[in-house]
Amino acid sequence: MSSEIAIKVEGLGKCYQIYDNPHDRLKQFVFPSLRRLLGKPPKEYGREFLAVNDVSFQVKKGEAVGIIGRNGSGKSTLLQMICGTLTPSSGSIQTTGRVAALLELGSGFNPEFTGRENVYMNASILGLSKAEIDARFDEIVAFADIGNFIEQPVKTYSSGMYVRLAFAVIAHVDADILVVDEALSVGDAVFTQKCMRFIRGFQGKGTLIFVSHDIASVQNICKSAIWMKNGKVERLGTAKAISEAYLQYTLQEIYGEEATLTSIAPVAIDDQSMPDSSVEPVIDYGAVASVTDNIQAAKGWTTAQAEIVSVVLSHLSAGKTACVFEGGERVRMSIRAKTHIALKNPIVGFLVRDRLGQDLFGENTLPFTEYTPTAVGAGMIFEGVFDFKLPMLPNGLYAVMVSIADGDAHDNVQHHWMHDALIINISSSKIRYGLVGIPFERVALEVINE
Ligand SMILES: Nc1ncnc2c1ncn2[C@@H]1O[C@H](COP(=O)(O)OP(=O)(O)OP(=O)(O)O)[C@@H](O)[C@H]1O
Repeated sequence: MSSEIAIKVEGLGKCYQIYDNPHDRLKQFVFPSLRRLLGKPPKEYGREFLAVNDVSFQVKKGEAVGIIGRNGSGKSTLLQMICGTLTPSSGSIQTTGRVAALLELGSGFNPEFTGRENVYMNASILGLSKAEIDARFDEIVAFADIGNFIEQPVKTYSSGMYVRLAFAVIAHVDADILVVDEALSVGDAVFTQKCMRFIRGFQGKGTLIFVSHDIASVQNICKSAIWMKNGKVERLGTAKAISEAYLQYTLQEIYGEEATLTSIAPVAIDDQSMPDSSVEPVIDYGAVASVTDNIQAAKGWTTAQAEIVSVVLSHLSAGKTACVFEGGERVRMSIRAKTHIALKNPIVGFLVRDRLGQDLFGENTLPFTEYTPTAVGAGMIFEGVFDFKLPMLPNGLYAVMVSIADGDAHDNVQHHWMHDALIINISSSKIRYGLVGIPFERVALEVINE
């Protein structure tokens, strides 16, 4: 394996024997020996089920890869094989360095042992000597922040406390590869922030496999992603592209019976075409935002029952150049759509996303029309209008996602969804902190006499 590669998975499979009822399981346990004694040929009472089926991929050192997929798609099984806690039925896995994993609740710790005993047991399984664990124990306990519970058996822990301790251990074992499953979601906000800070720090040094149902987190943390479906790799690519494809798939699953979603137009912008905003020099105070209409090339999907026909960002103050903005000024987003069927309660919305696909800001008309729906007949044009102050954004490329739907907050059908109807290109921005800048009215350093 090349020295650049941290994980290499080839033709990996995990096959389980499953039974239609408990009796068959019992028969499978008892009868084979009986049949052997009686000289009869063996008989199978269950059937084989491939939880992971012929999976191959490579992860480069230092890369962060997200794994997404629906319940039962094989994500945890795959992770357990990568971590070595489950033996593959076929294929191979090669990893370089120390692999530490935060897998689903219940794995890893012995429930009868105290937190302290589990820390020692776990860290030594991960390769730390007793002296190394002694030296790090206080830091681990401080990170977990579970107080005196460290001396209690972990079976008395809440799920949040369990994960705090498990994460504290893997954060202190100098892992080269970190595998983090959905488990983080049970931690409270303070702890999740702590873990995310650790993960971001780790990213520069080690390789990360991150499994989550939260697409935004995957896009936020990972550069690339793997979409698992029915035990197989459905797609792999950039986190942004995979998240969008997965989102379309899940929406199709939700609306499947009501609408056939059709993909529209090829990819318009990709990560390669998006400059890394963090390396752009900050030249002066004022940002220049140029907006490009990307409707013809936008990707997304449609039921073909209603379609977006135009998306325009315009100035509300006179005398400004049509498609150049600075941030902070009053603007209007107008999204016009045409129906091919009657819509009872059309909803128009937009969302501005950065190059990593992170949602920055947006709005939809539902909160304003929910109690006074405006029905639109077939063949008519309607428009969503949003007046607001344009936030100030750091340098980089942004995509404006627009959508039209029909229904209410609980029951609605998405009719047309465009990931990148407008592309906003920001240059020479002074904004350096955070995802979205705000127009500060005053910044000063003052000496206060006591
Ligand atoms: N020990 C087992 N015996 C039989 N089938 C199993 C076993 N463990 C897992 N499976 C099956 O393998 C499939 C994949 O399970 P896995 O837990 O890997 O999915 P997952 O993608 O992690 O799901 P989730 O998002 O719900 O955690 C499921 O259909 C599950 O029922």
